Amino acid sequence: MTGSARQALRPQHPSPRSLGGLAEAFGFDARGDVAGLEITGASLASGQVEPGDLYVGVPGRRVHGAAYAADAAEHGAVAVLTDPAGAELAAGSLAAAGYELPVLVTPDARAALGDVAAWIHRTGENPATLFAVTGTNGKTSVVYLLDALLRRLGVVSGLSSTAERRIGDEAVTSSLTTPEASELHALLARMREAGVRAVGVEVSAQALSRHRVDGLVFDVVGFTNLSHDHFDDYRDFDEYFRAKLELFQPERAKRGVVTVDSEWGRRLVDESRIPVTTLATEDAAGDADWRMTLVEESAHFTAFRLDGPGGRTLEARVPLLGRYMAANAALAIVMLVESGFDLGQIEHALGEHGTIDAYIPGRAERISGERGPVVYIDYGHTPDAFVQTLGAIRRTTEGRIVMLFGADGDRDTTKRAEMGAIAAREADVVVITDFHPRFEDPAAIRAQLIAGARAAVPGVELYEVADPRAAFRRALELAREGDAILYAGPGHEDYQEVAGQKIPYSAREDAKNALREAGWLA
Ligand SMILES: CC(=O)N[C@H]1[C@@H](OP(=O)(O)OP(=O)(O)OC[C@H]2O[C@@H](n3ccc(=O)[nH]c3=O)[C@H](O)[C@@H]2O)O[C@H](CO)[C@@H](O)[C@@H]1O[C@H](C)C(=O)N[C@@H](C)C(=O)N[C@H](CCC(=O)O)C(=O)O
Ligand SMILES: Nc1ncnc2c1ncn2[C@@H]1O[C@H](COP(=O)(O)OP(=O)(O)OP(=O)(O)O)[C@@H](O)[C@H]1O
Repeated sequence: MTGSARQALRPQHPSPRSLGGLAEAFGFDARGDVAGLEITGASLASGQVEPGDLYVGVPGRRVHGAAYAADAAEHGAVAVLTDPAGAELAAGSLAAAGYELPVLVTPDARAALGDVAAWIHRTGENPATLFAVTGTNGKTSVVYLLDALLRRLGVVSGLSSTAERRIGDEAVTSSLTTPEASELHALLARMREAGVRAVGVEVSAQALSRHRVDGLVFDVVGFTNLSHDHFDDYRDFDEYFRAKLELFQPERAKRGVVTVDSEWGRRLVDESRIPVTTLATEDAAGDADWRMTLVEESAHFTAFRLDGPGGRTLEARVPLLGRYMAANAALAIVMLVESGFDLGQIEHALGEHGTIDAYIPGRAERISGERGPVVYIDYGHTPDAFVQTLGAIRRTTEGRIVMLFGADGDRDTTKRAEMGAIAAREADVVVITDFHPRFEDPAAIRAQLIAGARAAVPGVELYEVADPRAAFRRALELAREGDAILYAGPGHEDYQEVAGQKIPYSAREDAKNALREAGWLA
């Protein structure tokens, strides 16, 4: 069941906890009467408060959340947790609306939230094996590959990714890559109810910088890669790297697996303070404990070999495009080995052909049929993702590559020229469209992408079509049988964000419709 209506998965049978007990356990200054009150959850967003919640009011970029205390009370909040400035705002908001909720005060409510949520949901009791994955690209893919492998191994697993939070067949759509700590601990409590014994969590740099994974110590953490992204949140590569490095410390994880293809991976190994196992997936990567070697790359699958310490070896394949997916799968396998699975056990679970049967929504997802150009819908929105996907498509396509993409508004603007340049160099035809303009002028975003493309390849065959629906149809007109279309950006998403509005738009569905209109798909 895909439940886009619900926003979070919470325990169905929470055991209430005493508010006074919370204040005492954490040394919070309690203003108002806490006696006899009980809480069953926590929320950072007043609109998502459920009856019995502790509403946590934190300062944001726009406003201080405590100003919404009355709205939280309206939704059923039992009490408010906030900082001293927030306490004043909360008191004012509650009094104006006639509510008498107790307010708990602590110097930094966001920093307290992880441990508070762990205490409310008792996530430290009988925990599942916890895996976390970080890196610029590949996090979602590794989490899905871990899930597929665990299922094969007969382990009930759950996952938290950019695309969805999932327990077995139950899923809700995600809004953040890594949920806020209140949501993450509730999700883990729900997973425990469902008998989940292993969980893969995608951890963004922002999550580490904003306390979203506090209150957890992961059993095994994995690192994919680091490349240009998020320079709106982080000043430079060094600051971005330092945010990710935090995951590889004893406060957050017991052991790690690091892909050492780049200098960032090597640096992570040097600066991490937990036991680390290394994985190389590129020939030039140098020494590593484990090595992934590509065996075969086709439009339908990628086969690889994994060699580890003591002569251990495994041959496997993923029904997915690109050597980078083999690298993601290799990381997932080594993470499982580090958690205690034997490589032979994994090999046995995968069966004769060694297929890791993973479906990863919107990651180079092939939506075309038997006839016409091959169409991939991809979530790539970084220069390195473009390099990887275009490289894989080039190696598996006989004809031309038409690349269609736009760029995020109100996010890292410094990567746009490079994205344009890579598309111009690596594809044969480029179509520039709108992605999520948010509050930026969409024409100005397109102009930056076009300038980057033309600066790299002055004679590039390039078309500008603002509306993504029309742009896909233009790309389709430009492609023939044997060609490939890469539509990068939207991936699994089902909306386009324009000026604060989320307009329904599924690239996957619209592209399928366009293929039908063109007679390429039944
Ligand atoms: C830009 C940014 O980081 N925004 C985050 C932030 O919002 P904000 O600071 O703008 O919040 P605000 O609007 O000022 O409100 C302050 C507080 O009041 C609360 N509030 C506000 C209004 C109201 O009516 N009721 C209410 O309770 C808000 O929930 C918030 O807690 O606090 C919110 C609640 O905690 C987050 O959901 C929100 O993440 C937004 C959606 C976001 O896009 N974040 C990005 C940067 C992000 O985290 N990305 C990473 C990486 C993705 C990747 O790998 O590519 C991720 O993990 O998703
Ligand atoms: N190992 C990899 N190296 C480089 N690029 C990759 C790798 N894996 C995936 N990609 C590219 O990055 C895109 C996003 O993949 P994925 O969603 O797995 O990454 P992510 O780190 O979870 O990103 P996000 O947090 O933005 O979802 C893919 O669609 C593909 O274009």
